Amino acid sequence: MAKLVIVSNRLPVAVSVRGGSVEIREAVGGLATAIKSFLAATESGKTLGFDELVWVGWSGVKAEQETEEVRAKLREMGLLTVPLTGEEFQLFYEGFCNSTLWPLFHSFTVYTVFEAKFWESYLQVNHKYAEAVSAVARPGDFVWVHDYHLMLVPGMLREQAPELAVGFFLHIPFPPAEVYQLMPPPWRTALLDGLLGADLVGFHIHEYVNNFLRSVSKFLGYRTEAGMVYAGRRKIRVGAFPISIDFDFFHNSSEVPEVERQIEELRQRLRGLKIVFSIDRLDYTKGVINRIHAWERFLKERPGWRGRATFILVVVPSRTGVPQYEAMKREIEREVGRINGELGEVDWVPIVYISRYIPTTTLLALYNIADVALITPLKDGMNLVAKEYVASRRDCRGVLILSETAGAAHELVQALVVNPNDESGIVNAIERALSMDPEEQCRRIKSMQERIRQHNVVKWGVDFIHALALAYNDNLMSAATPARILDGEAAEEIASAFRNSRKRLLMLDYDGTLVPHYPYAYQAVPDAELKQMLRDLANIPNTSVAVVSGRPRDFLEAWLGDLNIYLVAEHGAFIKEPGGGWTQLFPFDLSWKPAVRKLMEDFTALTPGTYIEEKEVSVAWHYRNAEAEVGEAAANRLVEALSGLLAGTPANILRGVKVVEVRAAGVSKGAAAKLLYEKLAPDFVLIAGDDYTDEEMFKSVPAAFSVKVGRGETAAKFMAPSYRKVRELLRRLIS
Ligand SMILES: O=P(O)(O)OC[C@H]1O[C@H](O[C@H]2O[C@H](CO)[C@@H](O)[C@H](O)[C@H]2O)[C@H](O)[C@@H](O)[C@@H]1O
Ligand SMILES: O=c1ccn([C@@H]2O[C@H](COP(=O)(O)OP(=O)(O)O)[C@@H](O)[C@H]2O)c(=O)[nH]1
Ligand SMILES: [Mg+2]
Repeated sequence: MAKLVIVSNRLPVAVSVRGGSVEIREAVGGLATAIKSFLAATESGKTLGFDELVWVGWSGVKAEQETEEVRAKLREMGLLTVPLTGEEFQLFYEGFCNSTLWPLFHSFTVYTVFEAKFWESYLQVNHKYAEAVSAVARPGDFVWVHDYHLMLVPGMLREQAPELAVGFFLHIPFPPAEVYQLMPPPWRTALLDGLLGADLVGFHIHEYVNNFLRSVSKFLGYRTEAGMVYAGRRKIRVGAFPISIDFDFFHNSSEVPEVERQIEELRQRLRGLKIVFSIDRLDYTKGVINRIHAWERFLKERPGWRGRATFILVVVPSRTGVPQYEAMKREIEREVGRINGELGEVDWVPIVYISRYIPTTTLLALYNIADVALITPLKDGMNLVAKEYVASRRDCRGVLILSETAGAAHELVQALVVNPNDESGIVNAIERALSMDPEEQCRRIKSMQERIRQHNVVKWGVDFIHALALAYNDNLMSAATPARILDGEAAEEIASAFRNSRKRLLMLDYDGTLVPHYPYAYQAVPDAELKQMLRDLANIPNTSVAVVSGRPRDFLEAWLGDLNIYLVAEHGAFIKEPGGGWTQLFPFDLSWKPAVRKLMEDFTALTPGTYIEEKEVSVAWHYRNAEAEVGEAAANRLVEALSGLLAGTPANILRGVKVVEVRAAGVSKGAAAKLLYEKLAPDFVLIAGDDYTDEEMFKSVPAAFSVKVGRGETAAKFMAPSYRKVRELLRRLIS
């Protein structure tokens, strides 16, 4: 049985120590709320097969105040604390977390502070967390690390305890690569490497997934495709898991007696006033000032609503030690005061401002009576308040106004979606919301409720854990079945199978496999020894030899055309039978070629030592002769530019060893290998190759003896250090 270890900066409780007495209450913020609901619904992970749960995190008080009494109380609740000293609180929490990562990841670049001592502390605290986890986790346990505070933890765990299943979920946006780029290079690569220590990395929405994948390929140069990062021998899955809420809890809230009582009381006290409502942690990302100004403009432009509607603005204090938060609090107070002073009446205030934590029952009552929820963050990872408001409306009333820049807007599409900077757009939305007829309100609320009911917080957690199990098993398997070194013993095994078979097929890649890589492709011509060897192999009875290459057919024809072997050109686009002529295996659409060539020409002009090789169904850009780092960086940029250029066209981008190639869609060495295999029906198959495209061959004939030349992740059964070992093996087959 396995344990589930949740790791987050903040535990689901907020501890406060006042004059010796310890108070423990629920923590505010989406992360704690969501994980708590998930754990409650799965009986602390039991229904998912975990027999124990540990939650590792910070108690919210400084280490100096975290007495044994506090720790013991929390331990009873299954909470393991990681103490933060006063200095760490400043440099790690207020510093790197909330003055560097938080603003940058929300694209508030001008608020972002880059301080070496913040970074040092971040490293140190992440170590503390990793140590705390290592102390409780055993091989096979599942560790789920949360949020931007702990991005280095997965990497550290991978080093300390490689046999753990590690998942990471980011609760805030991942910014576009151009924004992420503002981070000093050593930090930005360390953070990405840290995340890639996980088996699975999750985000709220696809936009953040794509941003992340772009950064990974841009700054680390790893191959990324279809929600997967290939980092050496490991594969990291990356996906969207939109966080959610305990739908039933909110949907049933109006029937809880205490909530019912408060609803009644509020209704009486508000005497038929229309209520516009919002609640947020105090945070510049939440767009509170914009919202206040939009409300002011609404009241000024639509004076008929004065005295008939009021705005209940709840702002819960948060991160008060960070300067921007302090400044923002003062600004809100000033603006609310000014507007109430300017527009208020003896019996009506434009804005009811509450600046403190409000108990859950009061929050639920407010959700239930608010005619409009006005949720206008400038940027928000998800925003659970929006989902909670919608779910609460059992009466099928209420209108949600929601920023398009909140993650929640990707799901709550029946909200009145606004841009938080478009003041007049918000004014119109408020007017429309306040006047919306009950049928339309109900129609919109209903479909949003359906979405949240199905995609509730339990689904979020269960989907994540299931995806983590898959990702973990994948990596376990590739670690358990690593390719064997092609040593003497392995070579003899292959040779003996060769001798004992009746019909044999050898499919051999050319460059890097039969000959070394040369600075220029045209230099890699076959030597006399190689030609003799291929001839000898083809002369063995019942033995077919195929050279399966990315080379164009005229090259293969010129240098190998006289041999009695199969030739496959351009990664499987053309095939030639021994002694026969060439046939094309697919029809090709090559309309993308001129644009690709033009783009590659630009890159060639900018990157000394690179050159273009144009073939019939593909164009290749070689950077083998460029300075290593410059070449890789240029290749990353080229791949990025090509991805944009080729979206939706019938062409694929291939990132090979020191080459970026674009070829017509559908062409693959794998398809060609399969064709030969099925046509000849051999009982012995040997496949050798050195590049990504050769992996397609290895996979397409699982029964084959497959040999990968060089290092790196592979589906092949054997690994050889260089083309020389392949030749050695072939000589052994001949003798
Ligand atoms: O721990 P604090 O510094 O007091 O801040 C509270 C939490 O704020 C952030 O919440 C995010 O998570 C929500 C749920 O996934 C999401 O809806 C919201 O958009 C995010 O801002 C932060 O990510 C948490 O780590 C904090 O605990
Ligand atoms: O006084 C309050 C204010 C907020 N919340 C909860 O805090 C969470 C806020 O999450 P959200 O994702 O909207 O924003 P975050 O603060 O995480 O950025 C929601 O579940 C709210 O119900 C609460 O319980 N009491
Ligand atoms: Mg090759």
